[in-house]
Amino acid sequence: MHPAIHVTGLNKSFGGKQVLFDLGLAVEPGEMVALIGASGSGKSTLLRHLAGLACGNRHDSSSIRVLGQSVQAEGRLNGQVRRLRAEIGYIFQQFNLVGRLSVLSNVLLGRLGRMPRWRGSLGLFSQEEKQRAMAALERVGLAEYAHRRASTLSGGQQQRVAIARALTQEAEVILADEPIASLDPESARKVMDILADINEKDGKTVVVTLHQVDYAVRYCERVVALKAGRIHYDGTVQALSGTFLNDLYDGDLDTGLLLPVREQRQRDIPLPVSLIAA
Ligand SMILES: Nc1ncnc2c1ncn2[C@@H]1O[C@H](COP(=O)(O)OP(=O)(O)OP(=O)(O)O)[C@@H](O)[C@H]1O
Repeated sequence: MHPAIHVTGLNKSFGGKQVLFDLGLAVEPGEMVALIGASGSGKSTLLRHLAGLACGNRHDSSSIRVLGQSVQAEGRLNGQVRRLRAEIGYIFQQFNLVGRLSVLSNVLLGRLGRMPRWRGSLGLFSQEEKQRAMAALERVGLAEYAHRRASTLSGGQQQRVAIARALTQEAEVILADEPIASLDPESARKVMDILADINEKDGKTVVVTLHQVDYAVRYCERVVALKAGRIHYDGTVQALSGTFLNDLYDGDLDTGLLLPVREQRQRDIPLPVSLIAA
């Protein structure tokens, strides 16, 4: 079986400043991986490359494949990337909903990559597509908001709508870029619970960038840590230590942000003792 995501030799420069260095990464189908690292370490840039939203440096021998298909090679996007993007759900920190449209319409937008453009542009969704969208809203606990304007929902609710959109899209791979960075702890927990549920029950591959190390620890068995554009660590969450994290964040990690141990964890991942806040 192909890895769900396979990156080799990825370099990226912006205006002469290199921000990703010879990155290699393989994520197996059904994994849930946290991408962590200090601000500016390259997490979002890497994620955007995986989705074919950005391209590596020209003429490098880089390759990014998702579900066995080429997203980009040698700094050039695959011409068929639109089709492949239908398999990739992308969750943005700022939700990326169309605020003036209803919640249901936003969720239905997830179908656009799987229907002829003319039908999508006319908003001609089938009954089955509407049912699928409602089922996704039910799953994220927002069915009763289906006919509300998206802009009237809270940030946490909007992020759950964005996840319902990815569910309706039937994406096999979900890339979530700081999905909880602007949410309060309760909303953040709900969003992470839903992502973990989709990973566990539906077997979807999830890669999630997180500022909050404690959420990475609690929800993901595998952590990939970037430091200054290089992979600094790739392994189990259990092997992370406070010393390592202090080094990763150059001493900027606020250990007070680690969740209290009494707070219920949703997944059965043993916490590294060194990361349990008193
Ligand atoms: N479009 C761009 N043009 C120029 N530089 C960019 C661009 N996008 C990212 N960078 C630079 O690339 C580096 C990595 O940025 P990136 O946003 O990927 O980091 P990050 O780890 O996601 O940070 P954060 O956690 O703050 O979101 C930074 O130095 C950033 O300034």
